[in-house]
Amino acid sequence: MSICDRIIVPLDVPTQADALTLIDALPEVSFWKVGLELFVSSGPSILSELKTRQKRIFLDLKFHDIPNTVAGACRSAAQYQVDLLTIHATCGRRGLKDAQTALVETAGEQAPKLIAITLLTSLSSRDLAFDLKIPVELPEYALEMALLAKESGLPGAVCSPHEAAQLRSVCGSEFLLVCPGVRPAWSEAGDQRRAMTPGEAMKAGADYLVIGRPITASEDPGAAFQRICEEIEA
Ligand SMILES: O=c1ccn([C@@H]2O[C@H](COP(=O)(O)O)[C@@H](O)[C@H]2O)c(=O)[nH]1
Repeated sequence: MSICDRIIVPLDVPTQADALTLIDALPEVSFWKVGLELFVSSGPSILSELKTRQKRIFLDLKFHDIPNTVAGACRSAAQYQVDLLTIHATCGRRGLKDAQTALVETAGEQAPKLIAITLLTSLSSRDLAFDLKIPVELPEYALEMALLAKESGLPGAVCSPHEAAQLRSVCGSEFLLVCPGVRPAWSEAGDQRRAMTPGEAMKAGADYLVIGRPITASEDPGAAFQRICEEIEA
């Protein structure tokens, strides 16, 4: 797999037409993320479009509900044959276990990899302590959420690049780490609070990087994508 194949680009656009324009403008992107904005507006038909183009799909719906409900959502999502699917680790042990079991019972070996959000990359240590009232240091909290996911049978987690090295060393080489919150030095951080450059994130142990606006909001998305691939390779 080339470096470029380890970059997942989010389709954070309001309509399916916008998404198709982006997909067709970036033929070199092999892995796309469909998140809440597009899925809520357009439903699952974008997934068929991506399949037709033989793209890998990260369905980032970030399930967060009681065990019975997340298990049902996973059974429904299993039909789409996507590669990655997200759930919040804060669903708790029973929710995570029931979701993972529901996926595997429905889709067997074809089941998407269910990965747990440890702590959104838009949150800072201050947000964790003062707004969420969680009295634990942020790196420790992210690690505990990843371990909860692993103990619950999930194959991986979503974390910021800041926590990737620690999660990699504790959770092991087989545990999938997907990192959003990635910003080339020449791009704006926007709402991301725990960002690192693509090269730093890969070095820290990420398997995949999710990089959106630095590519999709660029005047030349293809050139931005190439520049990022070259920077990681260098
Ligand atoms: O903790 C998380 C979990 C998911 N995301 C998603 O990744 C992309 C990042 O896009 P950028 O434009 O590169 O900021 C976006 O779709 C988020 O929903 C995240 O950022 N952090």
